[in-house]
This record gives sequence, structure tokens and C-alpha cells, in this order.
Amino acid sequence: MTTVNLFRLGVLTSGGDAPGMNAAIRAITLKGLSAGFEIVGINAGYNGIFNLDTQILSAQSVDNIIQRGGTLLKTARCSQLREEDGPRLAAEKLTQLKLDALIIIGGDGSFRGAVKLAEFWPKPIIGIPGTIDNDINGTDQTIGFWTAIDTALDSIDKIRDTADAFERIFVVEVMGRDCGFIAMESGIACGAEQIICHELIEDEETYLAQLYNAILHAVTWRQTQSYVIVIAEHSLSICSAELAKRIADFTGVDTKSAILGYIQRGGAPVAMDRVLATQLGISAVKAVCEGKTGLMIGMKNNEMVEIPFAQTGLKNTHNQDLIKRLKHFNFDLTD
Ligand SMILES: Nc1ncnc2c1ncn2[C@@H]1O[C@H](COP(=O)(O)OP(=O)(O)OP(=O)(O)O)[C@@H](O)[C@H]1O
Ligand SMILES: O=P(O)(O)OC[C@H]1O[C@](O)(CO)[C@@H](O)[C@@H]1O
Repeated sequence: MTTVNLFRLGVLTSGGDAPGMNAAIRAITLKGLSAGFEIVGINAGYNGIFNLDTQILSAQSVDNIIQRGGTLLKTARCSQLREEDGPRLAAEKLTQLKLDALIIIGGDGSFRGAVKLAEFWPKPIIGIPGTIDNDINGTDQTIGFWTAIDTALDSIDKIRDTADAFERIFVVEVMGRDCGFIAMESGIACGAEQIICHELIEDEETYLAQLYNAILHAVTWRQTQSYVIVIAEHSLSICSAELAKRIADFTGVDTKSAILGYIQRGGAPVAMDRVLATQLGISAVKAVCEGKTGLMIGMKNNEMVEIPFAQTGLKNTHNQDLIKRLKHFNFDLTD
């Protein structure tokens, strides 16, 4: 009896989980199965390669997951791949797993890992942008971004209620790693009086002095009954609680801080993330079928685009877009 060697397509999720990763896994699995592939899910990001920890994905395994947050395959940050011999060892393990191609769902860090891996593993590697941060060059959105915005927005709206009732100032910290997109979009959507992200700050001391004065002006003239400041994590050298304390000292108004934290990564993906993940997943499998490699599939102006991994790192142009949008929406209450 002859055995037919099926084309084995590996898929993994890596870096921070993002709502919609499951939708991408589902799309890759269904499209891959229809292309006649065997779909090998690699568990817990790159760690699953080192540990040979895999599961075969069938249509049944991805049934009813499109609406679920988290990731069926689990995710992780994998220090071993960053070690000097890590990529070579990982390539050996991929060969042991008899994989013919690999699709990576993750952020720009995961794609940097993919570039290292490709130095030792000659088969197709395709990426899909999956991170709540939207900090990837070459795609307008990343999977999970819009869900994170909605989750943050839901919480900030609630904070607004209590801020209004007490006529307080609130500093609300959102995620984003080193990128202000979550702060920007959730801040615009909740009508924040201020949105702070490092992209806007040239000199922190000057920036803060202007901020304190703008707040004092607004509260003195009662331009608003509550004052909500949405700040991206890592924007300033001081933490959000310290910023709130300094604002209170300067203005004399009771000021509280709240860090939204990991709730921003959870929950059912919104429609936009499900659709984006499905489209990207299908296109990633198509790219594999065409023998392409070293690329992230992204979405730019509603068109699928292929961006070499080396160009997916956050670029200044990305920051410029953000600054332009923020300048448009950030009302200066001292005007
Ligand atoms: N320079 C690198 N060399 C080798 N591997 C890397 C490198 N950078 C990142 N990786 C691998 O990719 C994994 C994920 O990267 P990282 O933690 O930066 O998250 P990410 O993919 O950017 O996602 P998120 O934006 O959601 O945090 C790392 O844990 C590591 O295994
Ligand atoms: O889960 P960890 O490793 O603490 O990472 C937190 C980081 O991951 C993200 O949620 C996604 O990259 C960032 O916004 C945040 O800074």
C-alpha cells in the first residue's frame, strides 16, 4: 500500500493574544483543508515548536470558535527563539514536525522571530497581523484592535459617569505597548478632554506644564463637569497615579487614576475583527499555495497587501498618521 504525503501546513499564534485570532485560525484551517492540506496547530506560540507540542486541526476543532476571544492554540512569548542558537534549533524541530509551510498570527515581534527562523528553515512562512496594539507597519488595522477599542470604550464610558457625578478628573490608562493607537481611537470615541501618547510629546516637562494649565483653565471656567484624560501606557516617565496626583496638586480638583489593563485583550471579537481575520486567513493560505514566503498579509485601503516581514516594524509614517489624526480631534480647551 502506498501512503500519500499530505502537505502539512503549520499555524501558530504568538505574542499577546488578540480577539479575532480564533477567527483567523478557523479561516486558515477551513481554507487549508479545502486545498487538501493537513493543518497542524502549534501550541503556545514558538514554544510549541521547541516542545513539539502540536494538535491536528479539523473542521470540527474550529467549529464555533469564530466568536471566541483568546486563542484555541494558546499563545506565549518565547525566550528560546531569541537565544543565539534558538532559530537553528527551531528549524530543526520544524523539520522533525515534517511541516511544509508555516503561518504565524502575531505582532511585529513575532515577525522578527519569523525572519530569524527563515535563515535556517527554507520553507514558506507567512504572517498575519494579530495584536490589539495596531503597531504594525503596512496594514491599516491588526486583528483585535477594534475589539480592544470597544472594550476600553465601554469602561471609559462608565468611568465618565462617576467622574461626572463627582465632578472629578480621571486619568485612564490604556494599553498599546509603545504605540498610541488604542488611546487615540478610544479617546476620540469617548470624547476625552485629553489624549496623551508619547508620539505627541517632544519635551515632557513642557508638555506637562501645558497640560496642567489647560486642565486648570477648563475646570476654572467649568467648560466641562468631568475631565477625562486617556493616556497610552508608557507615554510618560511618571505612572498614571503620579500624574493624577500632580494634576490634583496643581488644580485643586479631586483626580483619580484607573488602569484598564488586560480586560482590553479579552472578550468576543467585534464584527470588524472577525471579518478582517477571516479575510487575512484565507489570503495567507492562498499565499502559501502560490509558494510565497517572508511576507505579512495586511489590509491597506480595503485591499489585501503583501508586506515583507522586514518592513512590518513600526515606522515613523505610522506615527505621523496618528499625530495627524490626533491633532484633528484633540480639542484645546484653552482656545
Ligand atoms: N528579535 C527576535 N529574534 C527572535 N525571536 C523574536 C525576536 N523578537 C520577537 N521574537 C519572538 O516573537 C515572540 C513574540 O514577540 P513579542 O513578544 O514582541 O510580541 P508581538 O508578536 O509583537 O505581539 P504583541 O504586539 O501582541 O505583543 C517573542 O516572544 C519571541 O519568541
Ligand atoms: O501580556 P504581557 O506579556 O504582559 O504583555 C503586555 C503587552 O501586550 C499587549 O497587550 C499587546 O502587545 C500590549 O498592549 C501590552 O503592553
